[in-house]
Amino acid sequence: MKYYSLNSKAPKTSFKNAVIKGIAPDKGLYFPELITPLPQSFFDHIDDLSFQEIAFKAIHQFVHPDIPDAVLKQIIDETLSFDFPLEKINEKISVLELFHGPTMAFKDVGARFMARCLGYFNQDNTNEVTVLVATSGDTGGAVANGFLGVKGVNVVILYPSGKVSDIQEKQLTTLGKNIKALEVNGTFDDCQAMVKRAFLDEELTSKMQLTSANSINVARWLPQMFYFMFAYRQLHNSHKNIVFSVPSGNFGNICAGMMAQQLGLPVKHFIASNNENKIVTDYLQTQAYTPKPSIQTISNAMDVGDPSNFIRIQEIYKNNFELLKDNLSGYSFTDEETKDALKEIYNEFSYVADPHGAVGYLGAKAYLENNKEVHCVFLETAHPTKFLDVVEETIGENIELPEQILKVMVKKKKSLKIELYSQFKDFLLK
Ligand SMILES: Cc1ncc(COP(=O)(O)O)c(C=O)c1O
Ligand SMILES: N[C@@H](CCOP(=O)(O)O)C(=O)O
Repeated sequence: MKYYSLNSKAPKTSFKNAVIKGIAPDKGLYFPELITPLPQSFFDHIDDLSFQEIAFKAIHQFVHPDIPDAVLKQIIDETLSFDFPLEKINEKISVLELFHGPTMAFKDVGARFMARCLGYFNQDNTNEVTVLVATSGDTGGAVANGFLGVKGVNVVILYPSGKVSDIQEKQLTTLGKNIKALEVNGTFDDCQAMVKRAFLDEELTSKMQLTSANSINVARWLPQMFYFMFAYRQLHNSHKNIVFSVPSGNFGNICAGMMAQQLGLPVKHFIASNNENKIVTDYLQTQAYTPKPSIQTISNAMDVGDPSNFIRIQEIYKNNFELLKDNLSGYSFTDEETKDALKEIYNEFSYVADPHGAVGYLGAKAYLENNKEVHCVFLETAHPTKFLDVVEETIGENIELPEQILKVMVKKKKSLKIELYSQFKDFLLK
C-alpha cells in the first residue's frame, strides 16, 4: 500500500516509511492511496473467524508488502492478547469494553501494534527512532507500556501538568529505560503543538529520526478499525442497523471506525460524543471548523481543541458536508451531565462506566431520541479505576482496583517539568 500526504505536497510513500516518518515531509497526515472493500463473504462468515483472523484480514492491504503475512500474524497475535467483550445494557444500547489491555485504555491495541511494526522494521538496528507522543492522559501510558524495551526506539512523552489523573500519570512516568516523560506547563494542545513543531525543526530532524506514536501515525491509527469489527461480530445476529457512539477527542478512533465502514462493515451511523471540547459537534451544526483552546473536563483524555484526525474524516467523506452529515452526528455534554450519566448507568444497569464511556452513553441516548430503529454501541474506552476519584465520588461506592492498576500505583513518578519549546528541543538534543 502506498500512502499520500493530505497536504498533497509530498511524494507517496510505503507503509514502512509512513510509520518511520510518522508525518509527511509537507507535514500532512498520511492516508492510504486505495481502500479495497473486503468481500461480502467476509461479513457473511464473520462468525467463523477469530478476532485475530478478522484483524488480519482488515489490516492486510494497508501493510502489504512491507510486513510479510507470517510476521503480521505474529504481530496481531501478540497485540490482541486480551478480550474485547460486548455487553448489552438494554434492548437499544450495548457497551463495547476496550479496556482489558495492560494500561486499561483503548490505546493499548494501536500502541502495541505500532511498537511491533517498528521493532520489525528495526531488526537490523539501522532505523533508530525517537518516538514523540503528546498525551491528554491515555496515549502516553499505552505507548510507554507498548514500547518499553523495544530495540532502537526511544520514547519521549509530553503531558499537560496537573491535567491527567493520578493513575494515568503513574502509567506514563514510572517505567524508565527507553521511556522519558516531560511534564508541560500547558494543555494537551500545547503538547501536541510542540511535537508538531519538532517535526518541522530541521536542526532536530537532521540529527535524529523522529516519529509520532499519536494517531497521526498510520500504524497507531489503523488497528483501531478492529474494534468496530469485533463489535459487529458480537452483535450482528441479534441486531441490524448498528450505530457507534464514540467518545471523541483527537478523532482517531471514530475515524478508524469510518475506515472499517469503507471496508464494507455495515455501520448505519456514527456518533461523535464530545465533552465541552466540541469543535466537531459545532462544525456539524455550522459548517465552520474553528479550533479553540481546550477546556479541562472530567473526561480529560478528550480535552482536545484541535483534533488531528478531522482532516482524515473529511478525506473519507470526500470533503462533502452532506455526505458527512449522513454518516456522523455530534453531541456535546457538560461534566454535570456526565456525572448524572455515571449515576444513571450504575443505578439502572449496575454498570460502572468511566467518564469517557459515560459521554458515549449520553451520545447514544441523544441519538436514539429521534432514531428508533437502530441499536447503539457506545465504546467504553478506559477502565473506570483510571478516574478513581471522580467515579467513586459520583456513584458513592468504592470500586475494586484491577491488578494492572495496583501494580503501577506503588511506583515512583519520574518526569522533567518544561514550559517552552526550547526546553523540549534541548532535552531531545541532549
Ligand atoms: C479514554 C479515552 N476516551 C476517548 C478518547 C478519545 O479518542 P480519540 O482521540 O481517538 O478521539 C481518548 C483519547 O484519545 C481516551 O483516552
Ligand atoms: N486522548 C489522547 C490524546 C491523543 O490522542 P491520539 O489518539 O492521537 O494519540 C490521550 O489520551 O492521550
